[in-house]
Amino acid sequence: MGSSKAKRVCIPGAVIVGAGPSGIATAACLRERGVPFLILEKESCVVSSWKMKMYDNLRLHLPKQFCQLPMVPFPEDFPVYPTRQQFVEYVDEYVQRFQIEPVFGVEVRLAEYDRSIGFWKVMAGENEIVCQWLVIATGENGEAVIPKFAGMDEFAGKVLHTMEYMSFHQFHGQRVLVVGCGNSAMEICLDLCNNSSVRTSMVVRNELHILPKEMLGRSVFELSMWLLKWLPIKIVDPLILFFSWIYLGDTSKYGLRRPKIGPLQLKNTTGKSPVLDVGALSKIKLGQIKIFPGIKRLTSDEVEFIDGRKEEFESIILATGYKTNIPSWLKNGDQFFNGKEGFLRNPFPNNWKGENGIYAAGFTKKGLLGISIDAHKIAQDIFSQWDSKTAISLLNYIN
Ligand SMILES: NC(=O)C1=CN([C@@H]2O[C@H](COP(=O)(O)OP(=O)(O)OC[C@H]3O[C@@H](n4cnc5c(N)ncnc54)[C@H](OP(=O)(O)O)[C@@H]3O)[C@@H](O)[C@H]2O)C=CC1
Ligand SMILES: O=C(O)C(=O)Cc1c[nH]c2ccccc12
Repeated sequence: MGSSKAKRVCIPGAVIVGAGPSGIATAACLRERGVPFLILEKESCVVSSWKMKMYDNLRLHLPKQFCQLPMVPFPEDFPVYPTRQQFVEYVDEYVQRFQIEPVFGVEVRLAEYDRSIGFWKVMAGENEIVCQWLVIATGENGEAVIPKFAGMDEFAGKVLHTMEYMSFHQFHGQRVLVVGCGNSAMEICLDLCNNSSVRTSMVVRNELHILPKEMLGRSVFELSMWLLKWLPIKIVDPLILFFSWIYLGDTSKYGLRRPKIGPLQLKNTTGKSPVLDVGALSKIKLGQIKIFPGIKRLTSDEVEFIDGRKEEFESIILATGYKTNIPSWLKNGDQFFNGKEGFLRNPFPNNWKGENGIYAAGFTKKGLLGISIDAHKIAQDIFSQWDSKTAISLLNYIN
């Protein structure tokens, strides 16, 4: 009995931080190999972002075969691009099947490797959890990126982040400004256009790559991955851009200029996702989504843009992206930031395995597909070191 309130719990296996798709996928792969694990999840359910922070009309924008969790394909009767609700149903069945039962409502405050004992220590709630393997599965999108604009406090309308946007019903009769032009911004603008009483505008402050969701009858993701098997990225990028031009035309006419660097190279070097057009571009072409440049300041009812234009809005939706929360709980976790706000850089040489038994699950440039790849590799690597007898005897020793 120590004087501190902290209760020490030893896990003779892996501790997984986060019960999102990556945490669950890794857990399933460990379950298959008989390795014990404990999942810690700060929210009250699995895939909480999918259940609570995504809008009603969301669908996967990559085909289902690239988004499935390990060992269990999506049901045959699901469409090629499953809905958010279908994805959630699939995950709920998945966790039942593998008997994955995370500990909910427990936030990890600190995780650090204790060299003197050769174990990881994870501080969560009142507990100190000791384990040999630590799996980071908190995702790329743990926290909202909220920019600051001059006059933001004065603005009398509603300001919300995309994680609070559920459907166009909330915005009946309003003039709405969506800030940003990533996939969230484009899809929410399109959703707002489904409500004819909403007047929708979008802030595009920089260049972006917008690609058709499908080319030559294939998803652009699938086509890109296939081409990359045979050709270098220097050739694939121009090919993808050529087809984009055929399908979408010159988008710079509408204020959507392209970066000098190609879409796949940009994804690899900065993590920035290309925008896959699901219909917003035609609304932009029709003038139903009005494009504005960067924001200079807000007043009580207006937004002033850097080109001097001023417009009134009732609501502002910040579609300004997400960032990882790893630096807030992992000791030396700020090496996961590359300086640019929001972007996660994986410091591990092979992207999934670090030193002393730490792993990063789902740090992928391949959408949800990478989640499955990482989960198998991580579980196999842990399994290859796992020896139930030594694990338990070591833990008994430090107890
Ligand atoms: N259907 C699907 O499968 C969907 C998938 N996604 C995925 O989820 C992830 C997150 O996407 P998303 O939420 O769009 O976030 P992103 O980080 O991709 O996009 C953020 C956008 O906000 C802009 N931005 C940031 N700060 C400001 C600012 N101060 N002023 C103006 N603009 C700003 C960025 O522009 P800048 O370049 O200037 O920084 C960028 O256009 C992505 O991987 C995306 O592909 C998202 C939605 C739907
Ligand atoms: O889902 C995302 O956020 C993506 O960025 C998916 C994605 C990764 N690499 C790509 C290449 C072409 C089209 C989409 C993607």
